[in-house]
Amino acid sequence: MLEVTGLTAGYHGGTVLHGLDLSVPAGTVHAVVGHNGAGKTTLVHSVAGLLRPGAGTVRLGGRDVTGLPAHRIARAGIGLVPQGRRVFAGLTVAEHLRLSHRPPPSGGASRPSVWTPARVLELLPRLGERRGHRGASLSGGEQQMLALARALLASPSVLLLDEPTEGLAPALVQQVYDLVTTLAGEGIAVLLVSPSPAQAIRCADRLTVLTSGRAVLRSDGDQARADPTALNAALELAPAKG
Ligand SMILES: Nc1ncnc2c1ncn2[C@@H]1O[C@H](COP(=O)(O)OP(=O)(O)OP(=O)(O)O)[C@@H](O)[C@H]1O
Repeated sequence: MLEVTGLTAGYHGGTVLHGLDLSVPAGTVHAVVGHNGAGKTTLVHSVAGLLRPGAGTVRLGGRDVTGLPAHRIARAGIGLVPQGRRVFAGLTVAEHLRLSHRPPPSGGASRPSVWTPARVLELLPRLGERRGHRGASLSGGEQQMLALARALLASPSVLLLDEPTEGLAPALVQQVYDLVTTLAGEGIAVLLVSPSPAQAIRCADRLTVLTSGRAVLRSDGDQARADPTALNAALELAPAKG
């Protein structure tokens, strides 16, 4: 569903991503793991159209969307849950949901599942309880749910999650990974970036370790769960606990 080939990107003439290849079939989770500064957000922004790649291609369901502006990439079916959530401090949960609801364009490629505010609230009931609360008064976990809800309301085929568990309590971290698994089960292709291999292996079907903008290890999720040694060695970490 999402296919990234030879992706090269950077800032002010410098290169951060060096010819990255990865693919995310529909209904699967591909986790990209790397230390701070490895280029994870650069990857996500390049796919989402927030950063123009210097070379390479991004294909969505076979369609080349490389270099399209972000709003066209979003309409094509790539949803972004940005690092830091970026919810609007002064808008209520209900207002976020209303403003984010974008039924898929008619005549476009079909979407794995179509989301309405009511359906999003079934998946994320806490948001219903906080419906009248403004973004600024939500907890970190609630803001993360709202950021996810916002992306889902465009009924994406591909979901880009940039460090979705950053700063969350352990119980919420598990909830987020359970949600990711549920969404992949709906047929969405999920590209998740995280600095934590121990977290990423919880839900990943495929993993890529990114070091200085290069894929230094690719692994099957089951293989990494059975024996994370290679994954951790690639990241120069101690074996993951738990
Ligand atoms: N807007 C920018 N202008 C210039 N350099 C940038 C910009 N954004 C990121 N960089 C640089 O690109 C490199 C990769 O950054 P990126 O944010 O992609 O890493 P990351 O893996 O997402 O890190 P983190 O886990 O800290 O979010 C870093 O050296 C960073 O300083």
